[in-house]
Amino acid sequence: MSIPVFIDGAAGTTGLEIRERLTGRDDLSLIEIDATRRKDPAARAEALNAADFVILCLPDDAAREAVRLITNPQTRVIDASTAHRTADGWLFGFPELEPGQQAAIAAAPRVSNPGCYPTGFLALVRPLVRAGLVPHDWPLSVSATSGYSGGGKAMIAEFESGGGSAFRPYALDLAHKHVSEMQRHARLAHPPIFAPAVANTYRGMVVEVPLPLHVLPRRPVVEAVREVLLAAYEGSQVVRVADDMPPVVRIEDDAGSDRLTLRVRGNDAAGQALLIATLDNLGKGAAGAAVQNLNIMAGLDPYAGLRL
Ligand SMILES: NC(=O)C1=CN([C@@H]2O[C@H](COP(=O)(O)OP(=O)(O)OC[C@H]3O[C@@H](n4cnc5c(N)ncnc54)[C@H](OP(=O)(O)O)[C@@H]3O)[C@@H](O)[C@H]2O)C=CC1
Ligand SMILES: CC(=O)N[C@@H](CCC(=O)OP(=O)(O)O)C(=O)O
Repeated sequence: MSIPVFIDGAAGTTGLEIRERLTGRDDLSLIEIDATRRKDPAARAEALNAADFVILCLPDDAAREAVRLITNPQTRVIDASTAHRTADGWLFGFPELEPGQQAAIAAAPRVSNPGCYPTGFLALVRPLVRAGLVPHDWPLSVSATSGYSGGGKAMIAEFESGGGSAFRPYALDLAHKHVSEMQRHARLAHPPIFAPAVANTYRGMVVEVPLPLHVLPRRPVVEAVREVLLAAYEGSQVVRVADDMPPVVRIEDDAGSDRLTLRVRGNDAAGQALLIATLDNLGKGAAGAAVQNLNIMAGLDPYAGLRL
């Protein structure tokens, strides 16, 4: 018997990506609503309550409304929006982030998908904080560049009509909506300084965290930092710690995939390291993560339908 799944916001950028990953699977069946009624609360409520699993691919307010529309206690939710990432009663849907996180996701009724930028930042930083290599009150900073599909249909239209830019830093008030999620789930005492930018390419992401090793209390060498990450993600088919030494990384490196690649580069003589994550904002940054969480919650192969 196939498991009924409803994607609320299925016509949006993330929703369409999830549909693509679920197409052809006979263990799941998608509940559809008529396109003309896709924003009608009554039609959505009917679908939301008929599903075993709901994936919300909506703006934050619409995601909160969808949760209010659910009255069926059997309906379990994966929210791709920012609405519930630090909310009580919601589990953070990053199975590789902590020991035991995948088992907790498997049992959770409400799972919040991580944001695209926090996915890169947390994967790089959380194991180092957990291992005590980076003190929890360290003043971290992170810069990151996203493809323009990160801004959904509105930003895609802006860039594809020529209104974008080759490279556009933003959130210059240092109050981007992802900062609290990064601080909370890395378990940091202070918010990281977060400098995001959008580039004139459809999809893909590079996240960079500079780390001055020579002033860290334990003064680790570059390889010691890499070994902590290697141990943290051992056995994962999604999160990989690369052992290559490319002279450059490219925003395209993991675009079109659901992989998350981590690199630790640096210079021991200078006592400096650079932590680098590449991913697809629509892959492990959104749709890939949602499908992985769905698989885990439904007790299926965690990697089914993923682009690895
Ligand atoms: N794009 C990305 O890389 C990532 C996005 N996210 C998050 O995922 C969510 C979806 O983003 P994204 O797919 O990019 O956004 P889009 O704008 O591309 O899609 C959102 C969809 O939701 C629909 N919608 C809006 N309001 C309602 C409503 N009340 N009821 C039903 N449908 C509604 C929109 O309709 P219409 O077609 O009419 O506009 C649209 O189809 C957001 O919260 C976003 O922040 C998370 C990680 C990465
Ligand atoms: C390029 C761009 O604009 N990106 C979006 C983040 C996309 C994303 O992951 O946002 P969610 O938190 O909603 O998941 C932004 O900075 O707001």
